[in-house]
Amino acid sequence: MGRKFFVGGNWKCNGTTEEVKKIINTLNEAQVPSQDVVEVVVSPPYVFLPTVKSLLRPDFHVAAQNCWVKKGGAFTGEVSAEMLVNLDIPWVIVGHSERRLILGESNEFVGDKVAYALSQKLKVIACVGETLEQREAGSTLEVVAAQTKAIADRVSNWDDVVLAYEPVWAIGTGKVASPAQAQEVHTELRKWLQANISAEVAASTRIIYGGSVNGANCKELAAKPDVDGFLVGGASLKPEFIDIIKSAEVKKNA
Ligand SMILES: O=C(CO)COP(=O)(O)O
Repeated sequence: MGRKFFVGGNWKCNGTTEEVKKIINTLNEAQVPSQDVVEVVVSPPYVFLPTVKSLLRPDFHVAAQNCWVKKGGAFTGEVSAEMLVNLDIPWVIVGHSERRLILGESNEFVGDKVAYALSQKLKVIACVGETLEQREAGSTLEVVAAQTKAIADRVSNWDDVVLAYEPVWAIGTGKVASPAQAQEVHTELRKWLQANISAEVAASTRIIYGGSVNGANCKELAAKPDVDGFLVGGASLKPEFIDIIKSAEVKKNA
């Protein structure tokens, strides 16, 4: 089964109204491969979601960067999955390492969030990844498997899940994983899905890479057979995001 290349832009906690409009203009004017070749999703901070949704070209989609773990209510400062659905936001990022590590979200909490978001018909970009300490201790595969298991324990339908492998040591550091390092973990994650869920889910689930992806390194990473796209941080705020979207062509010609 073909896995359509996926490029997500995670803007994190960045931007002013003016900057957001500038980024959208750049995206709207760009010549990129068609929707049959690449799925593009940009993820601004909550407050800019309506602006981005209304101004962004219709072939690109919008994601929130997080949502509450269950139905909304008395949870000060949170935004519920229902609200995202109400705004017609189709995607949400869940379990980013910045939330796991800085805000203390556990594997179980992330798994619950993924399950609730899916139950509300949101599509989910679920993030996993090891710290430098864990990599150096040789526990990378164990860590990402445990993170994936907490999601798999709570989710039965993987159609609307994209799995993002984002090694923490590569995020915002300029230290990109080598194509071989990314491929190794993606292969293992796919094997894990095959062994623990099904061959179909393993074959159809997109596993994307995140961590210091830029216009210069994206093609080499995209050429790896189990790299199905990217989740881009810093470079998604810059015009080079267009080059990253275009790296989908590498796959098409593979
Ligand atoms: O965390 C990331 C995307 O979610 C990656 O961030 P950078 O591309 O800035 O390293």
